[in-house]
Amino acid sequence: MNFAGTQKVLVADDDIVNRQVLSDLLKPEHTVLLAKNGEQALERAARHLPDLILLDVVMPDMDGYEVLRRLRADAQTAHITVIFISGLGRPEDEANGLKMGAADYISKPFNETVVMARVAMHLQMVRQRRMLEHLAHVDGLTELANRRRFDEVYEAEWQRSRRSGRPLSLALLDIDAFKQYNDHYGHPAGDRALRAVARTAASGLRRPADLAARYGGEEIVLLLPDTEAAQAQQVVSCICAAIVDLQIPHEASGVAPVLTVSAGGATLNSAAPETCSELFSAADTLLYQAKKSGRNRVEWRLAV
Ligand SMILES: Nc1nc2c(ncn2[C@@H]2O[C@H](COP(=O)(O)OP(=O)(O)OP(=O)(O)O)[C@@H](O)[C@H]2O)c(=O)[nH]1
Repeated sequence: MNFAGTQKVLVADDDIVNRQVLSDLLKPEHTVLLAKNGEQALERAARHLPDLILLDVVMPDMDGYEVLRRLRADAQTAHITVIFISGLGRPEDEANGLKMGAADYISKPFNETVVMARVAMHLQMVRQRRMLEHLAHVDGLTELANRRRFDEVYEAEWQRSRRSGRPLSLALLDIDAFKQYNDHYGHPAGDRALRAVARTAASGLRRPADLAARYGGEEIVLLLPDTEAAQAQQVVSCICAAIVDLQIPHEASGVAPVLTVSAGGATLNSAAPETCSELFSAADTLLYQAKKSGRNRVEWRLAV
């Protein structure tokens, strides 16, 4: 993941001169978006998810305080860093802005060098926060989501499925005879194979809400929200076939001359509701069955 790209700054100010001055200052280093009122600021923030918003406090119709309140109320924009930039220069105005959740407060008339320095510092903090979030959610070896991330997303998707009555499919995928692979080719080769399997699993998922995560060891979990059993089974079967197509030699496998995987999957349906862990156990049991009945296959529970 690249954290070094250009960052986006939204400037929201009703005064055209201020917008222009700030835009000219920031443009050489950042992508600048402009809004001339509160409504526009909210719309652009939701659409472009900027890294930072320079938000004027005193604007007609909707002031900066209200814009900040609405940004915080929407999960999508709640974490965007906001700096108030305001003609209200009393200490209590500044304290109030910070109390509301702004990261900083700059009084007008502003000094251009100070604005640039503060923007740079906050953007650096945004970058660092993103890196930490990435490290907390991504498995270092495979670059898939890690177990912690999976647990969060699974719980949220399970809740969503229960509320909406839409199906939720879950599959566990496990490399066959991976111990023998490591023993035969060595652990570094095992790591490379695991990365290749992970990449293939991730690229076999097409929808933005689908998730592939490393559940542990050589086990990958696939989450397919809003996907019926037959459709999910097909996606997972395609992934397993694509892994065989990698043609990674596995001379020590009793299953095939190349690396294979087994998978077990199940779908939550509203007719027979299950808990998160029941659905997971169902997929796990089917993975066990796939292993027992010869490996290199997908077992799916078509009906509860
Ligand atoms: N190279 C490598 N190996 C790993 C990693 N995580 C787990 N493994 C290995 O995966 C192997 C899993 O072994 P088992 O649970 O016996 O399963 P298996 O040999 O694949 O046999 P079946 O699953 O029954 O087909 C162990 O030897 C682990 O050391 C990893 O990150 N890198």
